[in-house]
Amino acid sequence: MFELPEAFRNKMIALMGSEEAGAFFETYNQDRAFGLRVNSLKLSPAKLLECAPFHLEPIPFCQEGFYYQNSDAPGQHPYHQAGLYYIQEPSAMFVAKALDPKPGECVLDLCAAPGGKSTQLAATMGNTGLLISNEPYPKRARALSENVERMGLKNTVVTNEMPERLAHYFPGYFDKILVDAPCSGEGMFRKDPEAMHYWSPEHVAECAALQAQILEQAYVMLRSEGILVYSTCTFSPEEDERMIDSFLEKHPDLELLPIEKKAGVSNGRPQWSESENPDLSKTARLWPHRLLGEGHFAAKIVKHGSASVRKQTAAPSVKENLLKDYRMFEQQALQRPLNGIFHFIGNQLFLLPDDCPDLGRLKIVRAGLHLGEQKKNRFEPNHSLALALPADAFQYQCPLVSSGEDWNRYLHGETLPLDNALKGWTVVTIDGFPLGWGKASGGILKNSYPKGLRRRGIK
Ligand SMILES: C[S@@+](CC[C@H](N)C(=O)[O-])C[C@H]1O[C@@H](n2cnc3c(N)ncnc32)[C@H](O)[C@@H]1O
Repeated sequence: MFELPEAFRNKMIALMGSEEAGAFFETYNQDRAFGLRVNSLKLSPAKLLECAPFHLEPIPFCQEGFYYQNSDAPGQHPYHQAGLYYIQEPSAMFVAKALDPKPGECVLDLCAAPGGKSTQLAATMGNTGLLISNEPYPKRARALSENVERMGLKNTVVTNEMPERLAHYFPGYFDKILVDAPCSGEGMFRKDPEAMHYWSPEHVAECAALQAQILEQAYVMLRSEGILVYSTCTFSPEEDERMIDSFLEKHPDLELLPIEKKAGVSNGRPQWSESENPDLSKTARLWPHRLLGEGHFAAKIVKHGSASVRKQTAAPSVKENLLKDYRMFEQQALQRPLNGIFHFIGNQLFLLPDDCPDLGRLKIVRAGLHLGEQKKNRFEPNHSLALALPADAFQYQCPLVSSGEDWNRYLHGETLPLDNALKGWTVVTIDGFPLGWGKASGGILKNSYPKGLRRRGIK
């Protein structure tokens, strides 16, 4: 049994009444549900159901989401390394659905690490338009960038900035913004019991103060008639209904929009706010005693007022003569040339998302698709390129199957035997999905799987 903080227990009884609070506390005696979300950029849910060797049950509020049994460990399967799915807490899948970005839109995910919602947003956008996925903490921004890579995103720029600096660059710029705010994490006590140790009423108040600041910056960056989704994984009204209540009060040009609710998703509770504004019932709450998932809150807001806008210039592409080595690599390794805005950061070459603005002096962790590194007189492809294209985009393939053993050797960094005729950059596939690079020469494939991602120990 979980030892919930006493003050938290009492607060929830006072808010919910003892009967509902009893049902809520009972969930802490039950195991939590585990979820994965299919990466629709690489395969359909039906295709994963057909080929995955584990038992999957649909999550009713997310078409791409499935419950899995923890003992099946899908995180250990090579499909995970190939970016066919993202392991994500089931309730967390609801939030990106509420924002519902469209292909070609310009979207900001302001608090994005480790990237569950960003990778879902990018997939919903069909890898088109522009997603700026931001995280202020450098280590977390790197983890975010790795997930963006694994899921094969091409439309995403990962930034490592405080919201204030982004707001300086992008006033009135975004069609849609997600603020998945840092919060007191009450909804994750079962998933992350550590969160209980730093919980206190004072911590809730600190989180609420930070959230209000972040929301102000999001407001500045939203274009007129743009849509903002604010979400937390906590139950405290101070961070949920009351936060939205005071945000709306401060900005009369904002209007709450209804969020479609089904399969146990509940309305927000206006009676827990200062004003008791009935519109707050349009917000959504996910409760562990009402559905199979942890606690979440989401509010969807449109901004009717005008926004001051800064003129953006499109990012320029580098001159073609600087791409000589890249184009030679491309001829050897890819079926078709890539086009778009090519951009160097140092000697690293990126293909920027369409309509990408000049990124100026922003701290960039990843600028769209990372193609590779310009070395002295040659070009070396990046792991991201292997994961962002379908297998038939490559000239040479080393096809591995998940029922065999070689994929495990590959992920451990070993060389593999190969057809003698192949020479040069070759993509390694698992059941037809790219897994990484190798370099073929003299009947062996030298392993180019990134050292930092290699598996260690028992094969
Ligand atoms: C709830 S988590 C985001 C989870 C993420 N959206 C996902 O789906 O994987 C909140 C994130 O906000 C970041 N954060 C903390 N302070 C912040 C601030 N002042 N501005 C923006 N983000 C902040 C945290 O480091 C954390 O990564």
